[in-house]
Amino acid sequence: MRFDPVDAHYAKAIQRANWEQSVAILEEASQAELQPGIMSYTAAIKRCASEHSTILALLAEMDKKTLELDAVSISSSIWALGSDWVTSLAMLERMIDGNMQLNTITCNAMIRACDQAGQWQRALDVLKLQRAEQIQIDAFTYSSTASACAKGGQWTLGTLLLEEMIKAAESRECEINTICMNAVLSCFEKAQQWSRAILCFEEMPLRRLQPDRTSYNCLMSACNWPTSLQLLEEMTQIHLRRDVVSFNAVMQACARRGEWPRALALLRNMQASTVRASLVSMNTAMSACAVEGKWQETLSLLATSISERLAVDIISLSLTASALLGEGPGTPKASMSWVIEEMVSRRIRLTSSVRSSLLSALPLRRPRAVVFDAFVASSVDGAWRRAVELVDATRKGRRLRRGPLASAAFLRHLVTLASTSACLWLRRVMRSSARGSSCVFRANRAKAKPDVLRQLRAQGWHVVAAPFHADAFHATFDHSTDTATLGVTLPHLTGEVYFQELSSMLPAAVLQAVLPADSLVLDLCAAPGSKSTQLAQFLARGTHGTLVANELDPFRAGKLRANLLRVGLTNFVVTTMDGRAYGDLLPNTFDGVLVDAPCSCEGNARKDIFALLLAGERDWSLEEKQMELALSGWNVLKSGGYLVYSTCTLNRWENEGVCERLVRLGGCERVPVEKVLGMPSVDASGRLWPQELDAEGFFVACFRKTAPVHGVTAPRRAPEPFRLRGAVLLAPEEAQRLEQRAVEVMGFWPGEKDDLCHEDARSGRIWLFKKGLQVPLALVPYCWDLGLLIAQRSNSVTCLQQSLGIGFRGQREGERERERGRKERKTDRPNERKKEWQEQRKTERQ
Ligand SMILES: C[S@@+](CC[C@H](N)C(=O)[O-])C[C@H]1O[C@@H](n2cnc3c(N)ncnc32)[C@H](O)[C@@H]1O
Repeated sequence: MRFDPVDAHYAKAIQRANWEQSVAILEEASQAELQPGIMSYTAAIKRCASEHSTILALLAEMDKKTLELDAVSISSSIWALGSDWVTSLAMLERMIDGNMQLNTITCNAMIRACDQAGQWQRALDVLKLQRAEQIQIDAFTYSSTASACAKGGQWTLGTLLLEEMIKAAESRECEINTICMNAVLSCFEKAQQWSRAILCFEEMPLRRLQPDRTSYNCLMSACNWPTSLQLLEEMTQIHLRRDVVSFNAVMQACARRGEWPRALALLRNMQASTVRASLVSMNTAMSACAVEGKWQETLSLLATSISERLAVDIISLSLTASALLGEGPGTPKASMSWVIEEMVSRRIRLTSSVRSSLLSALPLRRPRAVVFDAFVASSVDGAWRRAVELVDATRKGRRLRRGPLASAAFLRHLVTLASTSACLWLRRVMRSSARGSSCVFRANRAKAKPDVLRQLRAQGWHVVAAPFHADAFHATFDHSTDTATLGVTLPHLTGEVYFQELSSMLPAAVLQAVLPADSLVLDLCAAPGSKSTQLAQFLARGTHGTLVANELDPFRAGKLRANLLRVGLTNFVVTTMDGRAYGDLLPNTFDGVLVDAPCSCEGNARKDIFALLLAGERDWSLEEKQMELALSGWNVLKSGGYLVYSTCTLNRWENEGVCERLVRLGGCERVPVEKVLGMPSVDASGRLWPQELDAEGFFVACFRKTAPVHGVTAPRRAPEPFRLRGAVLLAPEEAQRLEQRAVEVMGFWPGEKDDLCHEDARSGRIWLFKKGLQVPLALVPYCWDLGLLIAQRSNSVTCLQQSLGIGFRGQREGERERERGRKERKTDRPNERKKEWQEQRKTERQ
């Protein structure tokens, strides 16, 4: 690189400035004729170490100015980016792609980023890369990798690292120190592997390393209470100052064994040794007492914590509450009310388990969970009057609906998103959010007959066509219909209609507009399955269209599968795994991916009047999860494929924030959703405001992948047909018998000509595998099930899976309708039913 004296001059000035000044210097310099170069930007990035968004802006500016990044600037950026491992990894890849020499500093920075972000696998990957490229591994490399493994609970890897460290020290390849031994110790400590922790501790003097306070603290926390107590004594003997962590470690060991008197004695001992007890110390002592039902002691510890001005949290308060509840009918009500008041005044949001146990102790007559939430949540913005109003109204059985309770922080954030006059616009958003949610359903073309709308009207439904989706209808009901029980109405149970919020139909509609029906599509976060059913229905129009619907939570995955079957679909598989793992498992595989990410649900104000109450606060961990899911979705996408990212939240961070980071990956082209759908109600950023379609707020963005992810190859597709391990193909005669019985009993056979039935020899279950499905092989171990469970054989009696009958009920009539339509077309007669359907839709629109 050529030395530029002007650039060096700016860089020197920046090195002496704080981060804000350094950005100002750069801005000023950019106005001047002599532009700042790579040195100035690198210096500024170093100064902005904790200012993540500023660093990203500086990197973007460097790209815009086509400044060529060198190894120094990349290393500095990775160090400064802290826990943002995604951007750091992209930078490291850039270094590799640009054939720059990797060095220990860059690799260490990358491992540190992975450690801070809890990405232990990635940290190990970098270590492997270092070994492969023969880059010097030092004590920092080992300590950061071990620390990442400790956070991930990977103590076995800790053992391997320890062995490698010792070997490296013996061969003088690397000089290890107490810090890296402590990092390995913490791997064992976190997993409570006391024997290994002791071995590691004893290894230190052999390596001429002096165990320090951290070593003792880790070991005490891994061991049982008598050993921990001994070690605490030993620390005084060797004149090692004991701190609050040392005492907490021993107290926790006592609490684990129910040794509450010892825990309390340690707390007193701690105060005598002029070590100030922390909230963790108090909570540990409280937990020791609460578990043993010592409510007076727990209560007094809580009172002490409050008088000592410790910021008591949900742990302290719920421990006290549970100790009080353990008292049974004689629970001191006054103390309980005091604990609840403390919770409310400290703006503590309860987890559902704590809430349900506390509810029973509330002095309200049969309070409902939502009332208690309202009570606690309303206090957050000091809206006490509103909270009391809500509680009173619900107790008197009155319905109270006067708009959502929005936090000031959320309203402030909303104003920043306004494109027109903020005040009027804000009123429109809030007014529209105050309306109750409307009832919308999709008519299932595969099942619903053309006169379905007439039938629904006869049942008291008032049905009108909804915008943008051909099969979507708004429904209102006469007074006798209880809308809360729509989920058990016949049209819903038979899958003729599917209730779904109108805005939630957007993501699948976008994919439908850009993909052919024969595609392989992944719905990464799929349960309960409204978008999955919509997508699978679209894919069923093709011959090979397949949906892989994934859900992390197995319970929700069960619901997802049930919903897909209820609608009568067979072109799907359900997997249960962390969506973030897909990216590594199946790179460059899918034609389309939907990432309907878990979010803060700010768009749900119509359903949940408390949705906006705690909104407006940034949730970094949620954003990180969304980014990781989006990234995983991006990796599994084929070049030329489309990814749709959606949330039902409104803030900038979880929407634009994630999309901007995705675009920065390169090879990514944003597709304008509003143009694809021809819907001006979706704004250019992809947001649908509640007032636009009279629906819940929503965000949807679409991206096209223009280049594959580097360094990975597409895995093989599954050969047909599938085989379960240990499963045998059913003899054709037997399969035919099963088919006949299914037609007799359920009135329908979900299979087609070349589909195959397999029997799992161990469980006796018989599965039907659709022949045309394009399920990638690597997915097989993660599938909830691969085919349709048709029957179960036990003691040579074969029982049909009757619930399938519900899923396919009506399908037979639908098939017949379609068959009749086909014949009519063949004989060149006008297809009256289709015409009837079209005319009916025309009337609805009018
Ligand atoms: C917004 S909901 C999806 C709604 C669904 N797409 C629909 O339309 O019915 C988000 C879902 O993601 C699931 N989830 C959360 N973390 C996940 C992860 N790491 N991998 C896969 N799914 C996850 C949640 O359990 C939840 O069911």
